[in-house]
Amino acid sequence: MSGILKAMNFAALKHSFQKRKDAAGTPYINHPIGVANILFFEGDIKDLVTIQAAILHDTVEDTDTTFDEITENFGIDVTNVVKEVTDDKSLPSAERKRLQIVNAPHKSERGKAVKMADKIYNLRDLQKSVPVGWSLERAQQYFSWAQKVTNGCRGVAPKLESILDDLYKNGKINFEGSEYPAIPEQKW
Ligand SMILES: Nc1nc2c(ncn2[C@@H]2O[C@H](COP(=O)(O)OP(=O)(O)O)[C@@H](OP(=O)(O)OP(=O)(O)O)[C@H]2O)c(=O)[nH]1
Ligand SMILES: [Mn+2]
Repeated sequence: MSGILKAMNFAALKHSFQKRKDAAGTPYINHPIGVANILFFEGDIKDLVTIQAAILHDTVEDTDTTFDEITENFGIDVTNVVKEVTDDKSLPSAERKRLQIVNAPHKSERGKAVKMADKIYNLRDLQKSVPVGWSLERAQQYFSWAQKVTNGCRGVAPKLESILDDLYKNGKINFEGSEYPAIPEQKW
């Protein structure tokens, strides 16, 4: 329990001044805590290293946190999982997205589980409201891309897989007051 509280406190301090991209400006820390919650309660994944890595998963990518700092505080196992789910922000966005698809199948079990829970959280967010400035098409493209990434994460967390499969099949995006399929049906 102390390891989880320590990770939550660390992530809360690091994400202090960040907000989500929704119109309400939800505190960013809701996301990493929610990802850990999905793993534990919906994925039945109770491994401490995985839960800590989930709580910390966006600290290096989105704040001034370094991998050394994560190692000093949480050890090398947690650091290795955080590394696996950290995009290189010096690369252009399209390249980062391509690499997520290519690299997903080569991640560890822990890395795959965190990736799946991260996508579940973001896809559910997209269903509720599209981030400020996003078109419907951009939101639908995020769903299609997420499907390609999580298809490479199969085999480690069956409960998370079925949640994702349901989101891809039945997900709906609420856009300007109307509902649209998250992944438009192919007509050919
Ligand atoms: N759906 C949604 N996403 C939001 C919101 N606020 C912040 N985000 C973050 O935005 C990222 C998705 O937006 P993109 O435009 O595709 O990503 P980018 O900023 O990294 O290029 C996710 O990052 P990530 O967690 O690092 O995941 P990913 O980019 O690896 O999927 C997600 O957590 C919000 O209100 N709704
Ligand atoms: Mn995330």
